[in-house]
Amino acid sequence: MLKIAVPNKGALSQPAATMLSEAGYRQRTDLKDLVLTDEANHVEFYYLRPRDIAVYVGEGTLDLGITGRDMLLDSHADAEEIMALGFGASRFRFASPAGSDYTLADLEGKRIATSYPGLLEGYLADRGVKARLIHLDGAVESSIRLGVADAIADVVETGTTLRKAGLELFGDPILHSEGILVRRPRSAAQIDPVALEHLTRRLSGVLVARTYVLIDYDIPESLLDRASALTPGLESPTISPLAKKGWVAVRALVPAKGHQPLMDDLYDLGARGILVTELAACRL
Ligand SMILES: Nc1ncnc2c1ncn2[C@@H]1O[C@H](COP(=O)(O)OP(=O)(O)OP(=O)(O)O)[C@@H](O)[C@H]1O
Ligand SMILES: O=P(O)(O)OC[C@H]1O[C@H](OP(=O)(O)OP(=O)(O)O)[C@H](O)[C@@H]1O
Ligand SMILES: [Mg+2]
Repeated sequence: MLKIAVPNKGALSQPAATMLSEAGYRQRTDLKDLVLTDEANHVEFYYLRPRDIAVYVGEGTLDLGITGRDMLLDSHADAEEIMALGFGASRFRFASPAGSDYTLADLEGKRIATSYPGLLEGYLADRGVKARLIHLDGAVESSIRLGVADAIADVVETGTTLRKAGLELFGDPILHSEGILVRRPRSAAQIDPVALEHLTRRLSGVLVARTYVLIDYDIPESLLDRASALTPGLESPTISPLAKKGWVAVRALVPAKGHQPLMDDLYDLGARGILVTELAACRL
């Protein structure tokens, strides 16, 4: 059995469970369940705090886990990122009171509040900035107003929380984070390679199915080269003959994002009967 850690709460919990369900794995229906065995797929899921997942996997107790890249780096655990999962995207950024116009160099000797001291420490050390880190559990945006910090380093998604706290971003993003799949160190006991490959292929299939759509259209054969250039597919488009003389049918995968303008371009070129279909699953 593969032992896989899944976030039990927080921003990554629901998207991780949804992705695993779409990949054909059983997921818990009761949020109080701590373990779920998926007999058919030979997998055991352990529902743990996202922050602890890299620790369990890094210690080699569990084979694999889903966590945030920021949490993996903050933990300094010996777990290894093997796949980005395309959900829970955020940036880890500095912020200070609006109008304060801070730069990275201004942080010298200042107090910086964060829930990710392990991540921040390394970043500041690499840039030769000495500051005092104030370790808080959450709601870090309130720390400046409450007088315990001069600046913060925190997770930003939409920026709404920052704005509400009267803060503004400064400096370059410290990290671009998202949900990731981590594995235990290669020095620990081996992970069943076949089981691991099945899991990663299934997850990649979900990612592709979410990112691409299938496009079908009919086009005069004389325009095929120009149409194929618009829809090159992943390998190459499938071309089938049509009963109508001089016409062919084309099928290709195209990025889901921007498929409407692509349909306009194909129509303008002379394509007709343009159909777009969502993918339920795929294995490339
Ligand atoms: N608003 C958000 N949008 C996207 N990802 C987020 C957001 N907030 C947190 N994350 C990501 O989710 C992961 C876990 O953060 P989360 O907030 O769920 O845990 P936590 O702060 O330890 O727990 P809690 O907020 O429940 O106390 C991190 O990788 C983080 O980058
Ligand atoms: O940019 P935004 O879209 O506003 O999202 C970012 C906020 O979301 C997270 O908070 P969470 O709800 O996890 O609370 P926490 O600070 O207590 O962890 C994060 O810590 C930020 O505060
Ligand atoms: Mg949080």
